[in-house]
Amino acid sequence: MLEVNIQKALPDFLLKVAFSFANGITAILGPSGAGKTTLLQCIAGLVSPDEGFISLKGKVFYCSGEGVNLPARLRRVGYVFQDYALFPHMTVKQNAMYGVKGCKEKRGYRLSVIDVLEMLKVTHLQHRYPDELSGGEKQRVALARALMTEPDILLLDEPLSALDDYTRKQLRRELKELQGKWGIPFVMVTHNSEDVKYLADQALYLHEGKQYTLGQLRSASSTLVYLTR
Ligand SMILES: Nc1ncnc2c1ncn2[C@@H]1O[C@H](COP(=O)(O)OP(=O)(O)OP(=O)(O)O)[C@@H](O)[C@H]1O
Repeated sequence: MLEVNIQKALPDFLLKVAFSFANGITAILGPSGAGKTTLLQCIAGLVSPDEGFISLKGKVFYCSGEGVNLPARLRRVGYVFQDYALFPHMTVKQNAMYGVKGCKEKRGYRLSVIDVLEMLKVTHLQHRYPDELSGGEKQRVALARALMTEPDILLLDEPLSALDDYTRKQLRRELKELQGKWGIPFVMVTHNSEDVKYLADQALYLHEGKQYTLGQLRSASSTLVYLTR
């Protein structure tokens, strides 16, 4: 269970959200500049809220009342950035291994990089560099890097936005399967109503920092299309 109840002043408005999500895939929707990325960054520990509370499965990430602000590296949060943020001078395998280096023994990681690359169908690309990959392949490598750290939650910032329609549909299916296999919550920012209809178990709509809950999405597709346009 992810619990978030935070406030953060942004230049033009106050981001103020309070929700709790069980397992499954949660979509965060809303127009450009609504505060979606900032919300993900607060969960990941890359940005601090001004006040409030964030916890995952009872582990407190942030609590202004008690002065807790767990550093990002201790939160076990996987983050797939909007532009994938792969390291250009590292191969696919080195990119995938990046988050694991140095702390594998200490934190008892069990995953083999080859298994993860295999699962994401990029083993044959392991010696290539990011500029030798297609958009869909980069996305898979970014996912592999996030999963290699064995996160307790995966945050995805518009993971499918740079992809053509065919690849988008394929990766959408794979993300759904991956979430089922992995069994950790995924929180995904998207602008695409098809992504939401197909992938999301629940959704949160943000507009100028305020939240609107859409409830069960599959029965509300017309509202959803309206909201995401
Ligand atoms: N580092 C920053 N410094 C100052 N203002 C920022 C910073 N990052 C974001 N903002 C502002 O905070 C607001 C929310 O930004 P955020 O990136 O969270 O929106 P978003 O909903 O993810 O947008 P998009 O869909 O375009 O990615 C925007 O008005 C943005 O200009």
